[in-house]
Amino acid sequence: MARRTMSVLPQWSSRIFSVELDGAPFYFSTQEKHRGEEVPRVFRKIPNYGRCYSLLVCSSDRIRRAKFYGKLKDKLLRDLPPECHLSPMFSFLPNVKDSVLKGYFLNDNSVSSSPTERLLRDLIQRDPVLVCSYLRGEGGQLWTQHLWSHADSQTMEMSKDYYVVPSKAPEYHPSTLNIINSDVFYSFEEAYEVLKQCGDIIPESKSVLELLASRAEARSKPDFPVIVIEGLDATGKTTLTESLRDTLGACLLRSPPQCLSPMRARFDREPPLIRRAFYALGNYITADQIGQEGMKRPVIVDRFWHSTAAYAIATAVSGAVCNLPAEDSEVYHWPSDLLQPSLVVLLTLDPEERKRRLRNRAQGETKEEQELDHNKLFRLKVEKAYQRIRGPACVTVDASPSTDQVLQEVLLLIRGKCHL
Ligand SMILES: Nc1ncnc2c1ncn2[C@@H]1O[C@H](COP(=O)(O)OP(=O)(O)OP(=O)(O)O)[C@@H](O)[C@H]1O
Ligand SMILES: Nc1ccn([C@@H]2O[C@H](COP(=O)(O)O)[C@@H](O)[C@H]2O)c(=O)n1
Repeated sequence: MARRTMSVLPQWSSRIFSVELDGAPFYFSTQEKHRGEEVPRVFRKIPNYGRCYSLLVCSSDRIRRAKFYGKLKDKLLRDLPPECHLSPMFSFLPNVKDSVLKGYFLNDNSVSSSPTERLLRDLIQRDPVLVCSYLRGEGGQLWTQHLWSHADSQTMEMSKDYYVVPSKAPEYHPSTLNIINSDVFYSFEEAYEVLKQCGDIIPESKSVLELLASRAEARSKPDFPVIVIEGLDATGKTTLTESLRDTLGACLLRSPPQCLSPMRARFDREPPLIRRAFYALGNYITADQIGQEGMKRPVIVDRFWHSTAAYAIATAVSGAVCNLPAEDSEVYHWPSDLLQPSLVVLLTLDPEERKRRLRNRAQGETKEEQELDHNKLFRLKVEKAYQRIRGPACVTVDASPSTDQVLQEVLLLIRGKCHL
C-alpha cells in the first residue's frame, strides 16, 4: 500500500519542504541515511511535548486540488484542538516548474494525540491530501518523516522513513514555481480550459463560456490608439479615464467588461486558479470590444492585463518583495494572443494619500483591496509586478497632483506616443 502512495509522488526524497513562520521560510529535505546533519531549525522550535505533521494537497485534478486547498485551512482551524498551530507549507522539486504541492505544517501541543490523528486519518481517507508525521529521536537530536499510507490509514502503516535535514534556500522561491497557467494565463485556450473544467461545479462558468462562444473573429490591429490606465484602487483611474474619454472623444471600456458583472462576485469567492482564469477571459472579451471600437475612434481602457497579472503574481508569491520572480522572468510576458495597447499608463500614489481618497469615497472594497490597505507588503508586490510586465511595459505617472494636472500629463504622453 505504501508503494501506491509513493507512486503518486515520484522523487519524494528529492523534494524540499518549506515551512513559513511569520512570513519567513524554513527549508528542510529528507534523506535515507543520517550523516550527522543538524536538526532543521523549524524542528528545533518544537517544544519537547509537541508533535508535528505536514499536510500536502495532492491530486491530479487541478480543480479539485484548488477547491480543496481553499477549504482546508478553514476546516483545520475549525476542527483541530486549539493547541494546534498551523503554518503554510510547500513541498517542491528545487527550481522545477509546476512541482509545488501546497499545504500546512501542523504543530500539535495538545495533551493527547488522538483527536488530531483521528482528524488526519479521516482526511487522507476522503480528501486529496498526503499526511506525514514527524517523530523525534531520543534526545531530540534526530527527526524522521513518515509518509502515511492512504489505504491502510487505520493502522497508519508507514512508507519508508526518512531523516529530516536542513536544506539551503532554492534559487527560485517555491511560491513562484506554479504561477504559469495556475495564477497567470498566457493564452485564451489555457484560461478557457479552466472554466470548461468547472462547468459542472460552478454554473456561472457556463454563462461565461456562452459569452465567449459569441466572440467576434480576431480583427486586425485597431486603426485608432488604445490607451490603458492602470493602478491600485483609488489612484484616480475612473476620474482620469472619464476625462480622457471626454477630451479625446474616445470610447471608454473596462476589464472585466460590463457583461461579466453578474458573475464576478461568484468568481471572486473561488480559489486563485478559477478566479484568475475568469479575469483572464474578461480581458479577451474587452479586447474584442477594443477591436471593434478602435476602428472608429480612440479607446481608453480602465484596467487590462497588467492588473490581472500583477494582482495574481502578488497574491501567489508569499513573503518578501524579493521573492517575486526576477525582472527578466517569463512570468511578466504579455500573452501572445492578446491585443497589445498602444500605451499603458500606471497611476501611482503615496499610500497615505490613497487611503485618504479611499476614506473620502467610502465605497465597499473587495477583499483584495482591503488587503492592499492592511498589508504593505502585498501593495509593494502588486506595484513591483505592474512595473515588471513587458510587451507593452507601463509608463508610470504620479497621480498626486490635481485631476487636471494628471489629465494634462497623460495627454502629453498620449500625444507623444500615439500622435493624437
Ligand atoms: N488627482 C486627484 N486629486 C484628488 N482626488 C482625486 C484625484 N483623482 C481622483 N480623486 C478622487 O479619489 C477618489 C478615487 O478616484 P477614482 O474613483 O477615480 O479611483 P479609481 O482608481 O478608479 O478607483 P477604483 O479602482 O477603486 O475604482 C475619488 O473620490 C476621486 O474623486
Ligand atoms: N483586468 C482586471 C481587472 C481587475 N482584476 C481584479 O479585480 C480587482 C480590482 O478590480 P476593481 O474593479 O475593484 O478595480 C483586483 O483584485 C484584481 O485582482 C483583474 O484581475 N483583472
